[in-house]
Amino acid sequence: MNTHNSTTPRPPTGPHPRPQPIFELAHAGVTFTSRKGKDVIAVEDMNLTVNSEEIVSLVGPSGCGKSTVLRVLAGLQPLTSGDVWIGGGTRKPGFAEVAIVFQKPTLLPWLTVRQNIFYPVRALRRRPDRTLNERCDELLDIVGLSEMADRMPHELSGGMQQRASIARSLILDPKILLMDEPFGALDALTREDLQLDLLDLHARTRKTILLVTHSINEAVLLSDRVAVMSARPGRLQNLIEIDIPRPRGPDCIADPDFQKYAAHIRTDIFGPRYRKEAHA
Ligand SMILES: Nc1ncnc2c1ncn2[C@@H]1O[C@H](COP(=O)(O)OP(=O)(O)OP(=O)(O)O)[C@@H](O)[C@H]1O
Repeated sequence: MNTHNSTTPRPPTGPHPRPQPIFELAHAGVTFTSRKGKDVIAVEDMNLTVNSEEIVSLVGPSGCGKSTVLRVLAGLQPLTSGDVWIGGGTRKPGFAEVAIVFQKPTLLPWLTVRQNIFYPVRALRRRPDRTLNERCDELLDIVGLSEMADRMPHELSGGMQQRASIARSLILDPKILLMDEPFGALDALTREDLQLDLLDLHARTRKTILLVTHSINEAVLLSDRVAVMSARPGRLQNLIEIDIPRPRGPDCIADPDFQKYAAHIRTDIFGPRYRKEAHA
């Protein structure tokens, strides 16, 4: 039984209460027109509601529209049909509410780590006041880069650069963090390390995270729910609730439930071919 009420502070880890929707795609569609004038339907009739503080992963075959969905939520790509709601109201996507992290770190090479993290503040011509300075220090601590704050990007490993990018995405305190295959360019060990860091970051900040990934294990390890998209034109094929208690760690992968969820998602993506091969 849930014994927490509205006046009881929530523990930093543990099961999530059922929270409020923070964004929603309703019958969302994106059609691109190629240079030859041909229509490419990237996303069609996509429906997805994500709740505050959730981690939801988007998985599906290459080209099914995962990045397009992220770009719509970031305000970088308009819908050609349907609607998107952010922040529980009818506001359109905007930078104050969402931040995006890409596969490549994209740090500015002439700025230190701290200056890079502050870059969105400067770009918006906001004064770096005490709150922002404290947030910057806290973010450096969360991503484990306090000692590297005054280093230049070329002095950092790939994993450290991506950690700095994640800290930069949070400096303006967005409600939603969109991550497009954020660990895809890293070696396997660094990737595992950053997955655990993301779990820790989420436990400390409670940001809503929508993550595009090609790794089914990564999706199961990190997510509250995994949204499986169908092949192009992409639409929601299945939404799987990952009922594995938090805090989660590397040991989760050996859990029979973890394997069951991963097999379920794999079958959703690969269909009969996977089932045949799995039982061969
Ligand atoms: N600007 C564009 N103009 C034309 N077609 C586009 C454009 N952007 C994406 N597409 C097409 O839309 C479809 C969806 O692309 P998207 O990058 O969203 O897929 P994805 O699922 O993220 O792919 P991947 O897993 O390979 O990264 C693809 O067929 C792609 O070629």
